[in-house]
Amino acid sequence: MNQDDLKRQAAKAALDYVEGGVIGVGTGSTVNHFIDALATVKNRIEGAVSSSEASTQRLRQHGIEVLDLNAAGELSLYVDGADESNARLELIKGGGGALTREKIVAAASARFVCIADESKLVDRLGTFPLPVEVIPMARSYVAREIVQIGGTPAWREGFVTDNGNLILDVHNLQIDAPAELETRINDIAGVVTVGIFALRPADVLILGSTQGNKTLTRD
Ligand SMILES: O=C(CO)[C@H](O)[C@H](O)COP(=O)(O)O
Repeated sequence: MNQDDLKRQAAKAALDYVEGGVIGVGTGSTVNHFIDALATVKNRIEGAVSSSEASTQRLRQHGIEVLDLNAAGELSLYVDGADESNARLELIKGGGGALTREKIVAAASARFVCIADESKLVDRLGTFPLPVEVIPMARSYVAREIVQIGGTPAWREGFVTDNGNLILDVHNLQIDAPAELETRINDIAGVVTVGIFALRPADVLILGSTQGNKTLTRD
């Protein structure tokens, strides 16, 4: 089984958490497998709130109604992938650049089920470069502030988020206190969202492995 097979295996298992109503849907290759699986049970749900233009397009291609979050109220479930997770289900997200909408939809959901292949589970967050969405005019200022806290920011040149902003990918951070760093980076003027999901971590992590899926829950 290759990595994509493991992502598909984890994505299919997330269907067990789909109980009806409107659900939140994240972004990325693992979520694409989830959307494809969701299409087979689409009569079970009333529709989806999407975290990106790409996921919206895929949901609609499957005939799944996409609703505005403002019209949906609290969501019972959010399903999304991750770039890294620790054992506390604190995450790094944003490899696909959709972190801001992902964080909003996760915050608006009662339960967050994260789906990934087993390579995403790490002892300490930070090997994956940490994405930070920034307002374009603040790019250099935010980069200087991030250097002050020990990171090495790299501008994701040529990439514009669905919100019209830029991404800095921050290398060389050893993230020992994810929630504190999330707050600290979010507090820099010009930062829209940092890709640490520790203040609102996942509730369930389904990891596709060659021995089957492993499921972790937050204590
Ligand atoms: O945060 C994300 C997008 O912004 C994705 O969830 C993350 O990058 C994982 O992607 P994939 O499922 O393709 O490995």
